[in-house]
Amino acid sequence: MTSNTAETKQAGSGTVRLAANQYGKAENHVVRVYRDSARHSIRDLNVTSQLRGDFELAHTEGDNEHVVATDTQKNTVFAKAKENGIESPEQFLLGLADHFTSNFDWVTGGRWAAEEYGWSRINDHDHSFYKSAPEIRTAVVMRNGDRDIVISGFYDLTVLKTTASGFVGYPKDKYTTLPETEDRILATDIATRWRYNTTDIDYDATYKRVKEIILETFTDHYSYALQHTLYQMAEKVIASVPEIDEIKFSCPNKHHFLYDLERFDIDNPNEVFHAADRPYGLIEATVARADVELDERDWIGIAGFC
Ligand SMILES: O=c1[nH]c(=O)c2[nH]c(=O)[nH]c2[nH]1
Repeated sequence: MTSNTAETKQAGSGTVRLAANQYGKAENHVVRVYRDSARHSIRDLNVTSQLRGDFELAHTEGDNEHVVATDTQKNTVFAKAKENGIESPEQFLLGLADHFTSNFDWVTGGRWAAEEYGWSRINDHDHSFYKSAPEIRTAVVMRNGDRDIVISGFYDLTVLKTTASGFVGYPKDKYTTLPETEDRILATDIATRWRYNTTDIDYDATYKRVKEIILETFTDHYSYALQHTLYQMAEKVIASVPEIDEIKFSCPNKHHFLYDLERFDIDNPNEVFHAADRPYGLIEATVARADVELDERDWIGIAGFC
């Protein structure tokens, strides 16, 4: 029988080595009810926990001594929902990061992510709710040693304005058919993520504020293009929230084409549109505080943004 240590294996094969790895339990859907009084409240989160650290022998040798089971990670999510409560998705994920990195020496970090679904009271009822948030809130905590990165956001916030948007001045070549317009519908599903430069923050209040700024900005200017609108949203968020250094947007341009009613001798002064679902423009941008160095590694694992 040959020796079965990691060194022997590495020395023996020499052709490969273990590089990046992480593992855990994905999509633990936890609903936390607060029922300390007759007026209940809820938080509804879908949580993914993944650990990083020294898991070399699990991969190279089949030695599970360091492998905190994904089943244990799942149970921890539910236990912490009771023990810590869910003050905010970000705070909850930071609590998971603390738990795993302080209880297992070889866990040096990880990635904890959540989506949150928003509920409101039905007619201000004490314990009956309806799913009310149009958007899905997102949060990611990445811990690497003593460095934490917290990235928050949302997706699927659909907005539309019926005027104060146009698209002119673009280059025309032999393939260009799009007519210029100074009065069109602008519609998109906003997906955004922003990176905090601190963990000392009221995440729920800041989330609310960022969403308000984004919505307000959508309304408050004449849009020369979706690019122009996204940039202004980003600029206002960064100007208003000193704890945010960087924000990304990924937004479809949901085209609304004026329907041709002339064929039926009917006038159509920007009143009847065909809402086409595809293809769609796809406009993405990252906007950062001017004097802050960016590190693309902060965004590893966050798909769908540039
Ligand atoms: O806001 C827009 N940005 C574009 O880049 C573009 N391209 C296009 O055909 N329509 C639009 N609208």
